[in-house]
Amino acid sequence: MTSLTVRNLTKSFGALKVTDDVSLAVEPGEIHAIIGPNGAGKTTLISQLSGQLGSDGGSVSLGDRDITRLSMPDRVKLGLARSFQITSVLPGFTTLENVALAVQAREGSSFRFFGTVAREEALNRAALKALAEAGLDHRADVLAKSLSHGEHRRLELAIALATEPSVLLLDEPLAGVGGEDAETFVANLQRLKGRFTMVLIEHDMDAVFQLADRVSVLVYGRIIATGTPQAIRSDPQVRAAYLGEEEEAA
Ligand SMILES: Nc1ncnc2c1ncn2[C@@H]1O[C@H](COP(=O)(O)OP(=O)(O)OP(=O)(O)O)[C@@H](O)[C@H]1O
Repeated sequence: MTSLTVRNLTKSFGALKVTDDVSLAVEPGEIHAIIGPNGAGKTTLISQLSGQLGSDGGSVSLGDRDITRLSMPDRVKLGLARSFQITSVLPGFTTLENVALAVQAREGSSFRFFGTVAREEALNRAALKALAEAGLDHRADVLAKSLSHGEHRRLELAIALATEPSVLLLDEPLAGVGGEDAETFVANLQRLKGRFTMVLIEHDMDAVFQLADRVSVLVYGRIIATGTPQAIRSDPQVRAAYLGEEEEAA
C-alpha cells in the first residue's frame, strides 16, 4: 500500500495561479476526496499528480520516491493510474478486448514464453478479473460502443484496475452517471476500498461522504481544510466557501 505526498505544489496559467502552494498527505489505503467549486483547480491538480501536466514548483512523491519529474507513462509503471482520462476506449472492440489490451500493456513481454492460445487465455483471465472488480464481467463480450454511459465508466475503471495500481486517481467518475448506475459504481468503489490508495475528485457529495476517509477542500487553488467527512461537513469556513452554497442549490 502506497502513500502519495504532495508538497508545496504550484501551477500558473499566465497570470492565473491555479495550484497555489498545495500540500497533501494521502495515507496508504485511504480514499482521499478533493472537493471544491467549479474552477477551483481540481482537474489541474490531478493532472499534475498523474504527470499529464508539469508543475512550476513543489514536489509529488509516490511512497518514498520523488516522481515530480517523471512522465505519465513512467508514473503508471510505478503504479500510479488515472481513471478516466488516461484511457481511450476502442469502441469497435469488446469490453473484454479493451481490458485485455491494458493487461498486455502492463505485462509487456512477460507472457512471451507462452504459446499463442495460452497467452490469450492468460490475458483474458486477468482482464475478466478486472471486469468483475468493476462489476462489468457480465458484459465482457459486448462491443464497447454498445455500453451505456454508466457501463462505459465502469469499463474505464476496469482498464485502470488492469494496470494493477497502487494509487488510483479518479477524476469525476460519476459525471453524467445517474440513479442505479451511480449506486452500483459507489458500491464497486466501496468494495475496492483498502486494496489501494485512491484520490477522488467528485461533485456528487453523497458519494464523497459515503466513500471518503478524508476530504480536502480546494478553493481558488488552495487547500482550505482537510479532515474526516463529518469534520468537513461541519467546518464553518468550508460551509461558507462551498458546501453551504451547494446545499442551497440542491
Ligand atoms: N490549459 C489551461 N490554460 C489556461 N487556463 C486554464 C487551463 N486549464 C485550466 N485553466 C483555468 O484554471 C482554472 C481551474 O480549472 P480546473 O479545470 O482545474 O478547475 P476544476 O476545479 O477542475 O473545475 P470543474 O469543477 O469545473 O471541473 C480555471 O479558471 C480554468 O479556466
